[in-house]
Amino acid sequence: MEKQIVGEKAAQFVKDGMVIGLGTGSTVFYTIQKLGLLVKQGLSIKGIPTSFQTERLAKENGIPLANFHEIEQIDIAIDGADEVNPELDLIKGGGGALLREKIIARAARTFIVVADTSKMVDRLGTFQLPVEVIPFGYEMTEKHIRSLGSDLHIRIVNGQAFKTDNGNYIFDCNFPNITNPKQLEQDLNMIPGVVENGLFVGMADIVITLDIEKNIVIKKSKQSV
Ligand SMILES: O=C[C@H](O)[C@H](O)[C@H](O)COP(=O)(O)O
Repeated sequence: MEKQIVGEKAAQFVKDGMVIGLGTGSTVFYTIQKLGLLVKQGLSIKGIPTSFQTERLAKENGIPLANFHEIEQIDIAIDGADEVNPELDLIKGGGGALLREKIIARAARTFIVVADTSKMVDRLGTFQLPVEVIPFGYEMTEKHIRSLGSDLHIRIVNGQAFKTDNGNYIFDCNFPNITNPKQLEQDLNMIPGVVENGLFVGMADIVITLDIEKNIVIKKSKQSV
């Protein structure tokens, strides 16, 4: 299974004594399981989770966790993605964890992305872009996002507006064919009420994926080589 192969591969980058940002989702699930096994075998690490879901998973797998004030730096953050383009820019947030994920990815010295082949795209935008907004005045925020050219809807789960771990809403925004991800990332974040969006531009250092023959491929970004 592709997610398991790329997820487990990322664990090889983790060394004794490191602080690891633990991403959210069904791919990094396998990284966390693998790290749990390595911890049982004696690996000493501390994890910083990007969501309550990941916090629970890390605890179940015996990975010691740390708070921000207890650490000096995050050595590596490992996370999944919903789309990855050839420049290794990403859309993330399918699980609604994008804000904490971006804080931790930005804080990490190295950001590693684990992505099965279905995530690799020529251009970002087929996957609807998640945008986290505060509940206050979200109807106004919606209008401003629409004015950037997007059709959008508030994310509904189990018949109710989905709330992130930060108590915010998610708008899933239709921006097909994103030609300038950096510009769009900045334009969205300029709108009052937008907390963060799921474009991660120029952040990934390494993407672990597979080629068409299902061999593991490690792509490195320009800034990391
Ligand atoms: O909010 C969720 C995260 O950004 C995930 O990393 C992303 O949605 C990919 O998740 P998965 O590995 O389950 O496809």
